[in-house]
Amino acid sequence: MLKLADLEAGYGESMVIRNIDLEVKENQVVCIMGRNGVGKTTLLKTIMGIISPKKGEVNYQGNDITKKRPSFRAKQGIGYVPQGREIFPKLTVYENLLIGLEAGNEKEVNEKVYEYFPILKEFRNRNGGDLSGGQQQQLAIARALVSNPSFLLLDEPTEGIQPNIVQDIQGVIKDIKENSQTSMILVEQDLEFVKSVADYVYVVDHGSIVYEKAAHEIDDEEVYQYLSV
Ligand SMILES: Nc1ncnc2c1ncn2[C@@H]1O[C@H](COP(=O)(O)OP(=O)(O)OP(=O)(O)O)[C@@H](O)[C@H]1O
Repeated sequence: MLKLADLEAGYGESMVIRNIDLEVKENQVVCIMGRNGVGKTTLLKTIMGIISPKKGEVNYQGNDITKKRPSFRAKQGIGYVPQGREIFPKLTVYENLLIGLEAGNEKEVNEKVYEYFPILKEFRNRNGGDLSGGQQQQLAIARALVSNPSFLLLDEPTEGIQPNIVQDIQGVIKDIKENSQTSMILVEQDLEFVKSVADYVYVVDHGSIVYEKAAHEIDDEEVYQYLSV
């Protein structure tokens, strides 16, 4: 469904990711792990088209989309939940969700997002900036889900969030995996969480993939050696 071949990207002259070959099959959850600053966010931004690669190909559903704009990718069904949420603080919860609709192909907010995150219905007229960090993260996920994406990119959705909301988010990811056709790339640091949702895992170090395995074959010690500082 998504294939990256020999991808290389960075900022200005400095290349942050190199030699990235990665594949996500239909209905798979693929997790990307790695220490801070190794290039995980840069990789997701390159998949979304926010950063143009210096080399290599991004292929989505059999089409080369390497040179396509982020808006084109969103219309093709790729949803993005950026690190740090990037919700609009002066817009209401509902208006933030409408922006998600704008990016995709749907006309109305899918009721499913309120089932996943009931607090967003209750707070729909509040400004995004007045929500707690965890609620903002739920809003960022909901904003990507309103347009029924066929592919979801999630950049550390549980980072710095209280445990009960982490559980809610974990539940939503599992539900999407079990009950929809949506494929996902999830950047996540917690190996137990990763093993509970992932089909396949890649570990990135210094901008390249240093370890990859089916989730059920993972050797924790091997992964931890790349995560410890
Ligand atoms: N806009 C930018 N301009 C220049 N360098 C950047 C920019 N964004 C990130 N970098 C650098 O690129 C490298 C990789 O950053 P990136 O955010 O992709 O890592 P990461 O693995 O996602 O880390 P984290 O888990 O901390 O988010 C870092 O050295 C970072 O300083």
